[in-house]
Amino acid sequence: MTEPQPTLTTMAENRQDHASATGHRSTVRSLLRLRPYARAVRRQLTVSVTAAVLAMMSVLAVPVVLGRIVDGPLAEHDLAGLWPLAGLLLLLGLVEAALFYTRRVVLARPLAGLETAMRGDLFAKLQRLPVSFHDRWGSGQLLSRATADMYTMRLFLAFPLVFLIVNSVMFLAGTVVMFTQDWRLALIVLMPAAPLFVLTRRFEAGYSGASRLAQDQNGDLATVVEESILGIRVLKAFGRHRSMAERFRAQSHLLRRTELRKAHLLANLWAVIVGLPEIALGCALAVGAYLVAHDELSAGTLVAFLSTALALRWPVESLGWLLAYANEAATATDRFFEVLDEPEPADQAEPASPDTATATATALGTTDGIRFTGVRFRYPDAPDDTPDLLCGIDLHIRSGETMALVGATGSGKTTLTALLPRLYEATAGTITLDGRDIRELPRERLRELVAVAFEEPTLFSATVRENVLMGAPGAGDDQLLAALATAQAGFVEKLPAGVDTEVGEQGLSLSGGQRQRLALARAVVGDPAFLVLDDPLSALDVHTEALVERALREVLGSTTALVVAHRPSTVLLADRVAVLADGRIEAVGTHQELLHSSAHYRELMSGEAALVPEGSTTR
Ligand SMILES: Nc1ncnc2c1ncn2[C@@H]1O[C@H](COP(=O)(O)OP(=O)(O)OP(=O)(O)O)[C@@H](O)[C@H]1O
Repeated sequence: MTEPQPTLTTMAENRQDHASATGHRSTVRSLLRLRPYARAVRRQLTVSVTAAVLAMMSVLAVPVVLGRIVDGPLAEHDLAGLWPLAGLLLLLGLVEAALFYTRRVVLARPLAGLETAMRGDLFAKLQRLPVSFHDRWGSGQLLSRATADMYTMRLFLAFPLVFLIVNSVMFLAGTVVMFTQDWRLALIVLMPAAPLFVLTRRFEAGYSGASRLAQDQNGDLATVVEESILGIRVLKAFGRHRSMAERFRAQSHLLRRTELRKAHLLANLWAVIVGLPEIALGCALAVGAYLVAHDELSAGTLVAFLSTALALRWPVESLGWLLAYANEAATATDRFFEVLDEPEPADQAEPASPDTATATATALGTTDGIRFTGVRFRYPDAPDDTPDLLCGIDLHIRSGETMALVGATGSGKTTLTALLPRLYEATAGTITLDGRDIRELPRERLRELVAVAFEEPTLFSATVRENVLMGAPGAGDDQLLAALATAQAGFVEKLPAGVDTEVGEQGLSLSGGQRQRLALARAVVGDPAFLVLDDPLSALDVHTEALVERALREVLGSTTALVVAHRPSTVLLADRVAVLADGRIEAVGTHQELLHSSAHYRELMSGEAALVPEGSTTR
């Protein structure tokens, strides 16, 4: 059977190209970045390493005692002299077991706490990063960083780190012991050290690339799984589950190929790491036997020497997986800090110019409404040869006024509304709320002032109450019920536990119109000073839409609102209408005025605009 050859070009491979172009990373330097976190468990790490070193000492003491037994009681047939030495061997075994237990138990709890702290930092960072960051990163990539990578880092601190230290100490101590026993045999046993050193350096270079690729591919695979679960209805409805399964298979095949490459590299290293010392040990045994036969070495010393050399097999053989694990952990650390190092947008920017500062200062406390002045915007990932999406928006929404925003599909209406709560930063120009530049307001305060209901209503796995009160955490039941009434969300009363009903993952158990009404209730519950509604009634039937409109009119009477509208019924909620075309506000006026003065507006309202290509205008 021929293996499928996936044609999928993954983000992981692209990133890998980038990684190799920027040079080989240092495992040690990457791991050292864990220092601030490891500092919290420094004491327990020290105890754990000390326990492991003492356990190792007791292991190395065994051959010495064995040598004594062979050269002493056994050679002299002195049974009485044997018992104390046998008792000492038993004691050494017990001490080793106790120290082994101490090493494990002392680290378990603090490391679990450390993992929780790291995951907490990552989550908090993800919350602070701007929407543009989340546009760029696949959710599976972030998910794998918060789960698999965290686990890898914790495990590294628990075992490989401890053993890298302990095994190095054990190797050095064992080498000293072997030299004291017989320097000639010690030199023979140590002969493979130089080739092993060169080989492990090479291995590290190859393995770190493969390990990075595998972890990134894991993230991409998580994205495919997540998308296919979230989009299961669409996939089933269009009978696309097979093609999704094919995508999953191709992605997991890529991961499998990378994992096999890692296993292959590790197997090669292992073969040499195990093989070379075995050959050296065989040589030492032959030379040792020759020396004993020629009375140049006692049999006891040879037994002690060989036992010491055998005790050192584990530290040497474990080198392969310790290096592999250190590499995985370094990759996980790189991936973790890639997110943590992402620059966060400054909370409060300086006023754009001294003039703005003065205007802001004098305008504080006024009721100027919302003002866009020369606002420009382009998405960071937009192709270079495309013009700005918004190229000089000038719009004034008076205090207490409701302004409808209309425009052809893709003209940038949603994007313009997203600038108000600073989900994206305008690339030029200023936006003011009651005369105050939004960049001067702390984001938290800005988002208290500006409430938003998106076209695609997102609900969280929580109760109706929790979902709605996200819009005003301190609000009480009266406000909750009033907001539900405004949004005509009477269906909530019929839910099994009323407002305390869990609405399931992303509110999937509710209909589109029901979700939209809860999202609307969330937007109005805090009685916000400024309201942004992105086509808030699109999923409602005509009857419910009329009821919501009537109730909304009351809410909109006391706030300054920008409402993205596609239908005349939504436009009629507004005092005035702004027409967005070619990245500018083409016309502003009442519905009636625009029907007379703007052919483009007439087309948009009559539905003819649907026939007009995106981005173009017909006047
Ligand atoms: N995150 C993004 N990154 C890059 N381009 C984007 C992003 N979001 C939207 N766009 C592009 O910006 C343009 C305007 O999108 P926007 O959603 O603002 O239009 P709209 O007027 O609200 O459309 P509609 O009426 O269909 O909702 C579209 O061409 C879209 O492809």
